Amino acid sequence: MEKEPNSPAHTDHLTGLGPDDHLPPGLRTPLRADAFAKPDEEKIEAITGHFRAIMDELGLDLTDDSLAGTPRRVAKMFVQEWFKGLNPEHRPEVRLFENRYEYQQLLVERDITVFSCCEHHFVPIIGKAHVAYLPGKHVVGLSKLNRVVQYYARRPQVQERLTRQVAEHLRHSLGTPDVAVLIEADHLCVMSRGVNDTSSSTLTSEYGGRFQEDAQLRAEFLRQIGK
Ligand SMILES: Nc1nc2c(ncn2[C@@H]2O[C@H](COP(=O)(O)OP(=O)(O)OP(=O)(O)O)[C@@H](O)[C@H]2O)c(=O)[nH]1
Ligand SMILES: [Zn+2]
Repeated sequence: MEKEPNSPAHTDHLTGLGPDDHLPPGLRTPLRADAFAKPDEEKIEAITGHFRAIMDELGLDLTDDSLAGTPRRVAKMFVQEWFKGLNPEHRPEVRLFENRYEYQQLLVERDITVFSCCEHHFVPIIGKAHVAYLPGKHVVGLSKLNRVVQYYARRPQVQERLTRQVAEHLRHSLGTPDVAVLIEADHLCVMSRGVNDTSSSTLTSEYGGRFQEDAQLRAEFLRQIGK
């Protein structure tokens, strides 16, 4: 029997929480309310069919042994890799440790790899994120900073939203407003089409708490990331 998308059989898959429920509404990635009604495998099946239709429309021979598997490859890539950050199951838990050593200075995690996707053209955005915070009673497990960047990057994005989502998530998880995020990235939509400019890049930043108030602290962060 065919199941309705919202029937109880699917409730295990529904977390009841959207991927961005912890963010202010304006910062959430625009998603339909029923975005998680369908399990990933069903999404992959459906996208495979849609992508096959696109290739077919381009006149490609889908019986060719090199092309035959492409629709499913692309569908898996979208659901399991490029857009995995749309699924709240992949939201990282940010682990904190007591700051027994009373480390009070700037902590910078720099050159975090960013692979994202332009939501206007669906082509890659490739760059680096630099994240900093001032520890209080707690310090964060370093890799969680990379994971938070990856979670928000792995979606259709604009760079401004990505920057603010990461900053807001860290403010929330670390329990401090003293957070800085700077992202530098190349947009393939600017490089490979349209204006075809391969030398420009885009920098976005967000400064909270003491990073906002203290120009010297901001300058120290920028110096440490080589800006
Ligand atoms: N603000 C912002 N714009 C972006 C980002 N990524 C891509 N864009 C821009 O989104 C815009 C979409 O503009 P449109 O005029 O609707 O699209 P288009 O005709 O393909 O534009 P061109 O790229 O100028 O050819 C383009 O100017 C892109 O450069 C981003 O992260 N932030
Ligand atoms: Zn684009």
